[in-house]
Amino acid sequence: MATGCAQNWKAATMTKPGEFPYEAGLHPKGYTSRPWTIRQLAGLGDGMDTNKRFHYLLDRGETGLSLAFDLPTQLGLDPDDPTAVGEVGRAGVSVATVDDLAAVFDGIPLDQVSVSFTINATAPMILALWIVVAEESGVDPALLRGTLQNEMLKEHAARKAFVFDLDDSFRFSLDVIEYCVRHLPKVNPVSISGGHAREAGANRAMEVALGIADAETYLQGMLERGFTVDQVAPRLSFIFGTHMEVLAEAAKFRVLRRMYATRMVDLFGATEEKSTRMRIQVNTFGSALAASEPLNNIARTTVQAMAAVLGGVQSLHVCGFDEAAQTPGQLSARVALRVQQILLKETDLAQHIDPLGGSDVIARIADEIEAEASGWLDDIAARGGLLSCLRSGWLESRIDDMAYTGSGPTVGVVDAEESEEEDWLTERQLRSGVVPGRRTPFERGNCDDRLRALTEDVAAGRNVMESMIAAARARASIGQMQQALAAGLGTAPPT
Ligand SMILES: C[C@H](C(=O)O)C(=O)SCCNC(=O)CCNC(=O)[C@H](O)C(C)(C)COP(=O)(O)OP(=O)(O)OC[C@H]1O[C@@H](n2cnc3c(N)ncnc32)[C@H](O)[C@@H]1OP(=O)(O)O
Repeated sequence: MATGCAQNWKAATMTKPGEFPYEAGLHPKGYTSRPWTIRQLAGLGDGMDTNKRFHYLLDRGETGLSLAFDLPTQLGLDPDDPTAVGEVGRAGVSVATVDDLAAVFDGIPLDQVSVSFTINATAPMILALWIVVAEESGVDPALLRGTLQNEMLKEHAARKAFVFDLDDSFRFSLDVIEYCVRHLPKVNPVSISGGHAREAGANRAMEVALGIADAETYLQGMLERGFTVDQVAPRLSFIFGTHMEVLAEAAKFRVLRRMYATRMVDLFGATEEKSTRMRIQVNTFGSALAASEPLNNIARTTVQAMAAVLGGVQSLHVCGFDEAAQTPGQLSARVALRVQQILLKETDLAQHIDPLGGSDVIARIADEIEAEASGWLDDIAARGGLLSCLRSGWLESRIDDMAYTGSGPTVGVVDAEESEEEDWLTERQLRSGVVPGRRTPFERGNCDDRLRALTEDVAAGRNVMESMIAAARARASIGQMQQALAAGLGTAPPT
């Protein structure tokens, strides 16, 4: 154990919840003053299907929304694109125009309910559509609340749903961040992820290091655009995973907060308290689930969610028990929501402030994670920073190496029995069709001039958001906007 880390820990144990460096939590009264946000990821079929699921979850006590998009939408392909066949409305909602997104939010007050969008390569387009949906429903866009994932560094490192090369992807992410900082004070413009690298094989310490390295890279990008750290950092948000080792995972969230807070001050000179507070979304992720004997996954996700709650995070998604095999059905979505409510209302986890504070075991694990994560951060810095490590392929190689040493669920896997629930799921899947597709047709507007303006902005190196919003108002589709970006970059013919 590094002596320096142990000293850090001793200093940190002196602090209380709500005090820098926030190891013990962001808020003085923890969940006793406000519970974490119950934010179940949902998205299927078309806007109407997803709207039905959203209302189903909200009616049963969900406190925030989280929207998953199908792969074509994530990649800027319209639903009638020949390469989108078979993927439309699968594993997420199909959204091509303002009208599709308006259907998703029918009957939902966008200035009151916060919405998370798991969208990355097409984050500029989805932001544009969201703004226009707000305008047309009488909501001042400045009152929109929510989070755009918009995290292209981790797409290139791990998740891999990217369209443009690293530098252009990064540029458009920064465009979104810049627009939000200027115009949308309640929107978190990026959800910085260590969790997806963990899903791709990284270990816990690498997950920590990459979350922090990504954040510092976005921040540096914004500094280079002329912003100050205190203009940008307060709305940076984060997403990490949670796995079965309850104590180590809970310790991880403590380490993340203290490392981030300390580095924001030491490396970036942050002066605003909000600039140093790492606000965390946690997902239970698919790699910690098993496809066989799927009901066992309810036990797994409950344990994983406990780790997040013990770690004092802000917002949580619990996977459906069928999620290793299919887009969650309504039943499994409800059970996942109930897992969160049981933890919140039937256990005492939310009744105590900083329940792990003072534990020697947690302190030791935290120090170990910090020492390893700091080593990775030093290594990344020595190699010229994260962008260099991505360009050279070094980072992917490290994640790949780790992927071969990781472990997943074993109980009911190595000794799996043929289970009734699997038969039931398969039958149900076949009967109801796992792939709902989309039922609503979509129409593109007459928007050639708007698309040309967008292309010109790209070519001139200007922020694309203003012309993107104008194109969205004119009913440009996501596919058209994507083509306009590509034309501006010179990777596609002019539109
Ligand atoms: C697997 C899949 C894939 O790869 O496809 C994915 O990625 S799924 C990816 C799914 N991703 C997500 O769902 C991302 C979700 N992220 C978020 O919701 C955000 O970025 C978040 C992490 C910052 C959480 O935001 P939130 O609105 O839910 O919660 P906040 O913590 O901001 O709290 C809301 C307001 O309540 C206040 N507040 C919060 N807690 C307390 C407390 N204990 N006491 C007093 N006040 C409190 C906050 O300061 C804030 O006020 P004020 O507003 O005034 O500051």
